[in-house]
Amino acid sequence: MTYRVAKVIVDVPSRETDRPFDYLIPDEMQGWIEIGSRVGVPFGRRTVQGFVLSLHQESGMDPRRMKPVQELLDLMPPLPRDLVKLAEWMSRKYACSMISALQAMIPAALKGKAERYISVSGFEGEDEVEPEAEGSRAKDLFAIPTMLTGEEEEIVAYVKASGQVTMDHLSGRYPDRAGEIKGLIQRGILTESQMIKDKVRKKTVKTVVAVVSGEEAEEALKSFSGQARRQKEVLQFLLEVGAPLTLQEVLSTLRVTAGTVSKLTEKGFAVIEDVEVFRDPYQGRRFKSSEPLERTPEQEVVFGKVTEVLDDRSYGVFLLHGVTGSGKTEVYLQTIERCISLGRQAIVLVPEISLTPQMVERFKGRFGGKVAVMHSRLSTGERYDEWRKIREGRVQVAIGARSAVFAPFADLGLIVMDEEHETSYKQEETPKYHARDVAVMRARQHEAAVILGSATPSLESYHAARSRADDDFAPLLLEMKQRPSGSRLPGVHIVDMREELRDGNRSMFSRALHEGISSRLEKGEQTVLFLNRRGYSTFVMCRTCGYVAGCPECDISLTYHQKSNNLRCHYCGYAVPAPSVCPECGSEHIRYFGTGTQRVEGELAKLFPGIRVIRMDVDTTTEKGSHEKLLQAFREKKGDVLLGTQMVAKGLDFPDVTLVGVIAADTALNFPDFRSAEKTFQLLTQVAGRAGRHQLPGEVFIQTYMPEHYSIIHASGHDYGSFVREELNHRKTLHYPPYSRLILVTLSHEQLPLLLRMAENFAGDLRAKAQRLGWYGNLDRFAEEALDILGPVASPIPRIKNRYRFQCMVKYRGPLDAVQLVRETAAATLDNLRDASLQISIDVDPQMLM
Ligand SMILES: Nc1ncnc2c1ncn2[C@@H]1O[C@H](COP(=O)(O)OP(=O)(O)OP(=O)(O)O)[C@@H](O)[C@H]1O
Ligand SMILES: [Zn+2]
Ligand SMILES: [Zn+2]
Repeated sequence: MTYRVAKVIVDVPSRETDRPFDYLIPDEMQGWIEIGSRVGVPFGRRTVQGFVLSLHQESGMDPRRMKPVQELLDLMPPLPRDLVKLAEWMSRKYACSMISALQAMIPAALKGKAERYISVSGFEGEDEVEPEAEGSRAKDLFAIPTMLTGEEEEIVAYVKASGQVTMDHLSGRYPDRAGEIKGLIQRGILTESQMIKDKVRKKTVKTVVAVVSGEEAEEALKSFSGQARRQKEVLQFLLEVGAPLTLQEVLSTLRVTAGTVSKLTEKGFAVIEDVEVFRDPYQGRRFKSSEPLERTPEQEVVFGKVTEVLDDRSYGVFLLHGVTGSGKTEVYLQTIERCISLGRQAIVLVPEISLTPQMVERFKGRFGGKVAVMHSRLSTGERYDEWRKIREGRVQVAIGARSAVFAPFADLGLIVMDEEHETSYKQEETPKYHARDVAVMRARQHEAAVILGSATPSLESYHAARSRADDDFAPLLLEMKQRPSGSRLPGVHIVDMREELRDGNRSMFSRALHEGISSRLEKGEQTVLFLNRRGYSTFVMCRTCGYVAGCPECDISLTYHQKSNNLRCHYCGYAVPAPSVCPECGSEHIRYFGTGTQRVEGELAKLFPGIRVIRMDVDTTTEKGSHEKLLQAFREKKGDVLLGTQMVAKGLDFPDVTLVGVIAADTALNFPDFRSAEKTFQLLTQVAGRAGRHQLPGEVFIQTYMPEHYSIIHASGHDYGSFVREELNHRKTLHYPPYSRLILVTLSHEQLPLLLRMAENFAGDLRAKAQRLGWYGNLDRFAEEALDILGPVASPIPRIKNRYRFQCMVKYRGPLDAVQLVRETAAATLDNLRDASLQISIDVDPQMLM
């Protein structure tokens, strides 16, 4: 079947271009171009990158008005068909453009940009001169070089010799001849064209191979004179090894120069070749290999259920609710092993890969070279190579954060999502997708299995599993309540900090926690101290007048950075040197309220002289690999205390940790977010799970000013069930998820009055539409289909980068397509105003209500 027309999604981010455009497929691309191919196409006066959405025999458009595809950028389409389909689904579900969905699926290295190239007209390199070009204008001109000045001639000769050069290169070589170059282009002697260029290329290394064999070798070696002793050594070495060696290896092993090797190649005894290699971020690292453990009875049940679906090649989602340390990871490893043995591939999603080095170690240890790691801290090139290993079928397992859910495996069998309740699975930028929903969708496409694992499942997943009868796609709940090590869950004590204060203890450590740390120091056991990052910002405040340093562009306080001693805005990047006197009242009593962790560290040093503290927070973990190093140091017992924020809560498994302290448990509870209680419960449960995981029993102290709060009480009792029951009741009364769904619409503009009017128009419009459809106001009436609109109100951060922000919250229930309704209404609002600076952002199922 020959296709003449390709529908292409172009990489031009605007509302008007969010649709496929038709292009002709040139003959030479027949058979090569596929759905998912990346192409360069002319668009207006530019060349842009695009993706082929579909192929057709004809188009509704007049073929004479259609332009041809200019370039095919890869031999193998970067996007398999299922991902192209998935992008269409994402664009509907999350109200995002097709191009943003497609871009989210490929590595940054493939986000090519057009580059301008110059060539001599009619010549595209020596051997590509077409006979038809004979007698063309360019040829004629060329035949009469006198028409060119000497300088022009030099430029033309250079371009001709190079075949093709980039505009940047040419102007760099002839910096003061812009006029001549432009003139040559205008007169048609030089041609300017645009081509897409990738940010990163495949990496190659220079490799040396001997090209003489057996008997020849003897002769060859004899032929070297005394002076060529080094060359002889190299050849001997190459013959001995009998396999290609990298040039680098040869040079460093024999301590010869590159000149020696190239003499050898000149004589024809060896050749140097560029060989394509994969950049390996874990090169040289050894991972302790591990064998599958004998499954506990609980693990056996879970394993059985999942492998049944795998063996059937059918679709199935499992919610694995297992207490901390119950052996969930071992279940992931064993089900993945089965998946691989069936010839299929698996994806492992973790909340933030740089925070989970232990997880990577366990997967590399079990599956070795079969694993690709999609790490946010890899270079663009390294990430591209890991991705290529997946696309080319060289690995069977991909492990990574959120975006690894798009790993382009051909026959996906299993997706594991560890800590499925984590909010980092939701992307906060466009496309604002949730990896959990994407995982489920991919599993449906591939008839694959999904395991959502957590000690504290999200209420959404848990509720869905409980109401499975209503929904075939809902997850099946599987539980693991025991720890295989036989160790008990640690005893948790709630410490009322108000009481401490009443008794005259003004320290940030309660007497009980103080006592606990002392005794661990004596026994040589370890302590983990946890501080909730939220609520402990590092702002600068004047103690005399109360002035707080804020960003002039955004309504938010600036954050102090110790290393650079300046104040920065986390939203727009604005930075100023930290003041030494108050800019308002001139007082010297202006000081920064250091990160919580720094303050705790200071206090520890005061209370326990000589204590060794390993601090893990944003300041100590900026460098690549720093997490691993800090954790390794703690494992080797080079520290008595591991002190940190959220980072220490995840996945750590140290045998000598017997005490966990939470400095202030309630800092997150006062946040204006309906998930505050849930997040607090999850965090406390996670942190508490770090203690006493092995032989030694563990103990946990939770310090709080709200000891009666149900999230704290139930976390201390390791009682997920009771917490969920109570929390679900609240959610039901207030119509919050999982009993309704949310869409957060944020409008922004520089002018406040205009913005306010537009926000009101938008909300009014939406309300009217919902009313006509009979949905509006039914939330309280328990109708099956209901929709409500709250707002507009000023956003919690009312101004960012000098743009004011207003938001509306849409709550809805039932099978109605609220996303489409909101999207249409937003489009109408934008069309009516015709003011390009009004922005409307739509966040479906928002996690952050800022
Ligand atoms: N079947 C088993 N037999 C013996 N030991 C096991 C078994 N399964 C797991 N373990 C061990 O129990 C400990 C906890 O297991 P694992 O890390 O898999 O639990 P987890 O539920 O993923 O933990 P968390 O999510 O709390 O970090 C590990 O040290 C692991 O080696
Ligand atoms: Zn002041
Ligand atoms: Zn700012």
